[in-house]
Amino acid sequence: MKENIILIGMPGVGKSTIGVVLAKVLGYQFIDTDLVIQEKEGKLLHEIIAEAGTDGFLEIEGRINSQITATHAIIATGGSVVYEQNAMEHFKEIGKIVYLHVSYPILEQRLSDIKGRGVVLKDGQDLKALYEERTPLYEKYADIIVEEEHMGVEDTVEALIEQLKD
Ligand SMILES: Nc1ncnc2c1ncn2[C@@H]1O[C@H](COP(=O)(O)OP(=O)(O)OP(=O)(O)O)[C@@H](O)[C@H]1O
Ligand SMILES: O=C(O)C1=C[C@@H](O)[C@@H](O)[C@H](O)C1
Ligand SMILES: [Mg+2]
Repeated sequence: MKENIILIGMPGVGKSTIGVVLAKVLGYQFIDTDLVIQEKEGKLLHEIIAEAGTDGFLEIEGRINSQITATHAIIATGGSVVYEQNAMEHFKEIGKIVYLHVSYPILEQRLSDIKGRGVVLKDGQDLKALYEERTPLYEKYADIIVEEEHMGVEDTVEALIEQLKD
């Protein structure tokens, strides 16, 4: 049953911001899997990453995302969930996967405005390398790609809803 909409994309692309607005417009429930992880683990994301390491965090993220059950929900995921094949296969089964895309220069600007969140970077990896590594994974799992270049939140939500009708 494809009753849910799952938002994927780089950190700062707007999965949480767009997700909550979309949920209001469509009358759906809203789930932010980052918050589910924090609640289940009883720790902040950056504390989990610091304690468990990036591999440990990915294992926890993959397990918790694979167990999300919902109907008629907008599910905003964490940017690193695409490394977890089990979680992505689960999402494919329960919903339509929407990849929110912005170009690297815009993303870099966005992330400089929203500091203080954990990002899963390997040793020596910078944001550009992370962007290049993840882009093919987001494209691989996406049912729909929404291009939000130079758009505000409301216009992005409108474009997403239009693409859902196709
Ligand atoms: N078109 C747009 N769509 C979504 N967010 C936008 C847009 N333009 C600017 N923003 C801003 O970009 C930021 C997106 O942050 P948000 O927390 O929603 O990202 P996220 O994808 O959930 O990141 P994370 O993976 O870290 O949870 C917000 O500050 C939002 O106001
Ligand atoms: O893109 C990432 O690497 C992450 C994004 C956040 O949403 C969290 O899921 C976590 O901090 C990792
Ligand atoms: Mg988010």
